Amino acid sequence: MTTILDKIMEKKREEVSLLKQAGLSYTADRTPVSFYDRVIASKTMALIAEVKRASPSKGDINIGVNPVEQASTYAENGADAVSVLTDTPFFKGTMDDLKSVKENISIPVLNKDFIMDEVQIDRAYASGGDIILLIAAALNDEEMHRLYRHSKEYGLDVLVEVHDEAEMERALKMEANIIGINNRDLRTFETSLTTTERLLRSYGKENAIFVSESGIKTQEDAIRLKEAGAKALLVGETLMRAGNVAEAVRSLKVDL
Ligand SMILES: O=C(O)c1ccccc1NCC(=O)[C@H](O)[C@H](O)COP(=O)(O)O
Repeated sequence: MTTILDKIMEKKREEVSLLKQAGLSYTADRTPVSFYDRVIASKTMALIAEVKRASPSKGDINIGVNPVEQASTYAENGADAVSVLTDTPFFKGTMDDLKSVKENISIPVLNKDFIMDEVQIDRAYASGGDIILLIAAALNDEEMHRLYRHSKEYGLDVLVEVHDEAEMERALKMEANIIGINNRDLRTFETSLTTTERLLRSYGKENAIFVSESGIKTQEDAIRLKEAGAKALLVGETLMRAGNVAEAVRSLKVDL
């Protein structure tokens, strides 16, 4: 069965091929801002607040959003990082969203995309990304290691995303220091916070920062995930639909 993740990666392959054909060279000389260091020093659960216009599971979410205003509100109200979805065909985001957000905030910026090739990491670094996402379900071990090493050469943080025990084992084996547990099954869209609870019951003592991702709506959810052992949350839709974004961000910042 072809899943949505397969479709996204297939489309991404075309994008990467065009990117390579264009032969652009991405140059920059910058020191990424560390999300890892910020979480280690934090007395509150860290929040990665996402700029997400649309998604395959929900369609249009907040198509008219001004990414800079949204990200600035996140930063001013205590977010620890901003995630910017830069995939266009499925999420309606752009690399320009990432660049303009980076120019206007000082907290780390996650380039949320479906990375399969070094050229995307070069582009992310040159565009101001501080954190890269590698999705275990979309990459084999050789690809994960290679892309992880390439990101580290730039000093980027890497969020390695897992959804089940086998993927968690792979992330731990490669000594990923930031591991995202996606509560959403990217094959079926089923979303349940019990995914974080189950995986952290088995792996919560391992040496990594665990980020619980997707389906987080309320302060009660945040407290529940903190009690499960997560040190950070990644929240998109709830913040993108909030009537009062500032208040929604503050409500998700809970003490550790
Ligand atoms: O959100 C989706 O529908 C989706 C589908 C397929 C691949 C990835 C997808 N989302 C990316 C994300 O990881 C989420 O944007 C992120 O975790 C925030 O989730 P939420 O708070 O539920 O918007």
